[in-house]
Amino acid sequence: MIVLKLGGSVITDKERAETLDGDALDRAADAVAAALETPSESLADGLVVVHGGGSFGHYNASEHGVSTTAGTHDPTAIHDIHGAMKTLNAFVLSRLLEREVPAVPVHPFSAGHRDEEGELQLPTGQVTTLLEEGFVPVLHGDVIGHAGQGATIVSGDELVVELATSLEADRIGLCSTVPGVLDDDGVIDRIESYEAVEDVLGESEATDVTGGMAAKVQALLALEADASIFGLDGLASFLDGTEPGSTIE
Ligand SMILES: Nc1ncnc2c1ncn2[C@@H]1O[C@H](COP(=O)(O)OP(=O)(O)OP(=O)(O)O)[C@@H](O)[C@H]1O
Ligand SMILES: C=C(C)CCOP(=O)(O)O
Repeated sequence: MIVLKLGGSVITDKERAETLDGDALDRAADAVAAALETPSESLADGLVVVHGGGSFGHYNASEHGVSTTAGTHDPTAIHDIHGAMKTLNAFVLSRLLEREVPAVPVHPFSAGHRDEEGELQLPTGQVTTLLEEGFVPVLHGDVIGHAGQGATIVSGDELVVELATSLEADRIGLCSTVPGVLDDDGVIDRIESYEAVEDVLGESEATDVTGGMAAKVQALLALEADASIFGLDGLASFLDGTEPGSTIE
């Protein structure tokens, strides 16, 4: 089973609020559809897609001062952020459906919460049932109820980590706007510790309330299974079973 994140930075134009990068989303949807037509061994038990926000969630979250730790009790803020993410989710679903990928939505706002410690609690019975029934569940970064804080942001990356752990994913892929984790010499092939790459890791260049590349690498290092970070050019080969870009061990 594969958990794949389509980065918000890939499928949207992060410089402009609520603007889709339709060509990039088409390319990603083409790669997913082709891979499902002739599935590699690791796709035999299905595919879960998670997408990020890009210009669809981060602007609203930033405007309302909401992050993964700073919450809100303002229902308007929640509607704005969740609404923007559902709009992007509808675009992703429709591009997949156009290619006969049996994509169905799972909205984290209605499915999970954060506890008093800020830990994400995400039941996955609906995801496993949908997988077993042959669907491709599509989740997304979202706003989520948070005990003692109102509601905070949950990033697509956090959802990937949570799903990969509870569903015991064989492979994890993060398709981003960069071809991998970069240092001065180019793409870093393998990453085994945060300290080894800390100096080159930064935040996202665009409006991003969830921490950019540094948070991504830190979260993936905590996983049992290896995870790959790659660009759109690497998506088809990742789904075919290779490890393009950077592998986080
Ligand atoms: N060492 C690095 N190597 C590669 N990218 C880096 C590095 N340091 C910082 N970055 C930034 O991290 C960004 C990728 O993180 P970002 O969170 O924007 O990606 P995403 O997951 O694709 O998007 P989103 O969070 O909207 O879903 C790159 O576009 C780049 O600006
Ligand atoms: C609602 C928001 C800001 C979504 C965050 O998800 P991410 O783009 O994966 O960090």
